[in-house]
Formats: sequence, structure tokens, C-alpha cells
Amino acid sequence: MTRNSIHDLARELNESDEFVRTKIRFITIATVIGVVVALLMSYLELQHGAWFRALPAALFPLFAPPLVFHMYHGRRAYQQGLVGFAVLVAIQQILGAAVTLNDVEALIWFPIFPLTYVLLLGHERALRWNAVIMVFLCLGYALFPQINHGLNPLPLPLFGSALLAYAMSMLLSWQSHRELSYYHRRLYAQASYDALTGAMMREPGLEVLGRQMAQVDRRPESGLCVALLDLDDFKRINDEDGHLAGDRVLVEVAAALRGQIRQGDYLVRLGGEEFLLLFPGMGTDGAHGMSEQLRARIPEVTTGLSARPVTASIGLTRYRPGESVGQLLGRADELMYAAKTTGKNRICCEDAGGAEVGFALPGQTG
Ligand SMILES: Nc1nc2c(ncn2[C@@H]2O[C@H](COP(=O)(O)OP(=O)(O)OP(=O)(O)O)[C@@H](O)[C@H]2O)c(=O)[nH]1
Repeated sequence: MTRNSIHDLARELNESDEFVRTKIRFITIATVIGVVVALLMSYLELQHGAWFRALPAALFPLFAPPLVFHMYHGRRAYQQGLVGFAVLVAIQQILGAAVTLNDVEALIWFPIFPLTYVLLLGHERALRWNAVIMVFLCLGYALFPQINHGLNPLPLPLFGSALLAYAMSMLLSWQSHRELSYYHRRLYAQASYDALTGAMMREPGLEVLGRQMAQVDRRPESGLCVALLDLDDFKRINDEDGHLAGDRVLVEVAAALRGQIRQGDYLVRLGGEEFLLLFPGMGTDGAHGMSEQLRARIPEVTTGLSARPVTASIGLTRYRPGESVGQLLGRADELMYAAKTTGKNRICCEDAGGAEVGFALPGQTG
């Protein structure tokens, strides 16, 4: 891929333009400053003849500019760049700690590292990285006597305050991660489930259907049946009993359907008073028996909500490996339509081979 503008990259990354633009600019500016400072520090250490202390600082000018350059080249590159920076910071920190931990001044850098991980990796991953590095630092401090009993013994309170910075950062990350996952779950539920009936909404429902179909394509013996269920004369219920009564009917019907289907089956509200039921791993006979139970249950659970009994017409069919979602639902729709035109309150079912269409009258199996 050729070099993108930040705007294109942000769009490709599917994150907010503003967020990615700010983050990449921040990392670019920080890298320029970091390279200048690191070169200066390396030069000063070399002036004092301490080449081994110049090494950690020299790593940054060597690796950071190519990382920034790499980050501008697409989604994977951006993510790889962030992780690359985190690895660079970790190596520098561990190397730096190994050569300068008995220098009190070196400790002023410590609180910066946990925050760097939050910035680079986000709260969730920073939590893990900070925990691992904190464990390494503690082990290093406890196991290597030259660090804490060297010529300039490292004051424990200073080391403790560096660890405190890690702990604080981890606590804040944990809190933020919990909050974000809570809102993420809520947003997912709002975007996936219909607020009135609690059934899955059309788009996510069709995605699930696509996945189930792909599974049957891989293992045709597993099978998949779908039932398209449409309430009969629903407009009349609305007109005669009121829109609120119509809503109550939808709620009760959806609850009854959900209560009756197996775990692993799906209930999708395609729109209005039309529901799609997915029966993965079920043969036509099993799905027919289940649909018959559902059809019979609907007038029972809606008794008293409407002046006339509430019924449903169902088109039931089996997925034929290789066909499209449109073909499968089109066939289910035709069968449901056939059930409507032959008297309603019935199931119209295609046999397993798809050759014939049988009509199941109420209380009968087709
Ligand atoms: N109360 C309520 N009504 C809805 C909702 N969504 C759609 N509707 C109504 O559902 C009715 C559907 O009517 P039609 O598509 O004519 O179907 P029908 O009256 O059930 O007729 P058939 O399908 O032929 O049995 C319309 O009057 C819509 O306004 C909803 O969320 N709540």
C-alpha cells in the first residue's frame, strides 16, 4: 500500500478520525523529541566513557523512526507500530534499569513508563504489560544484590514510589477497562436486540444465519432449518384493539417463542410482525414438530390481549448447501405466503429433498 493520509488511515482503521490523527501526531512529535534527547544523552554518557550506559538511550534513535514510518502504512502496520514501540520501551526500561538502577535520578523516569503503555496499547493491554514489567522489576530488585546493596544503595522508598506509579496506572486501567466493557456490552445489546421483543434484530440475525449456513457447507450432515413466522391479520389487531395491544401481543409471542426453542436456536425479528427462527442441526421433521408447538402456543399466550384469537402462518424449509441467504429466505417466504393464501394459522413445509410442498393444517403434521 502506498503512504496514506492520516484521514484515509483513520477511516481504514475504523476508529474516529480525530482519535487516530491525534495519536499518530503525538507519537510522531514524541519520537522526534525522543530521538534528540536520546542522542544527547548517549553523547554525554560517551563523553564520560560509559559506553554501556549510552546503549539503552541509543536504541531509541535506531528503532523509533522506522517504527513511526511503518505505522503510516495501514491497519496492521499501525497496530504493529504500537506494539513495536511498547517492546522498545520495555527493552529500554529493563536495560536502563540494569545499568542505572542504583542511580536515584534514573527513578524519575519510572512513573512515565506505565503511562506510556496506556497510551500505546490502550487500557486492556497496558494492564497486562504493566503487571509483567512490575513483576520483573520486583524480581530484579529482590534477586540481584548489586542493585539494592551496590555502592550507592537504592533507597527503598524511591523504588516503592516507582512501583506505586505502576500500581496506580494498573488500577486506573482496570477501572477504565471495566467501564468500557460495560458500555461495549450495552451498545452491542442495543445494536443487536430489538428493544420491544428482545429478539435479535434483522442485520445481526442475518449475519448469524450466514455463519450457520457456512457451517453446514463445511459439514453438510449437520443440517439447518429455518421457519419464517408471520402473525395473521395483525393490522386488524392494531386497528381494533389499539397499537398498545398490538405491542403486547408482539412481546408475549416473542417471549413464548424464546421460551420454547432450544438453547442454540435463534429468534430474529425481521420487521413488524415477522419473525425468523433458526434451528441449527435440526432435521425437517424435528423443525416441523417444533414449529407446530410454536404455532399452537401463540393463541394460548395471547388470550385476553385481543378480541379475536391471535394466530400465525409459518413457512418452514431446510437449507440446501451452497445456496444464498436470499434464495433460502425467498423460499421460506414463498412457503409462508402459501400458508397465508391457503387459510392462515398453519405451517407450510417443504420436504427434505425440496421436491414437494406440503400443507399442514392446524393440529396436523405435513
Ligand atoms: N403494534 C405494532 N404494530 C406494528 C409494529 N410493527 C409493524 N406493525 C403493524 O403491523 C401491521 C402489519 O400489517 P400487514 O403487513 O398488512 O399484515 P397483516 O395485517 O398481519 O396481514 P397478513 O400478514 O396478510 O395476515 C401494520 O399495520 C403495521 O403498522 C409494532 O412494532 N407494533
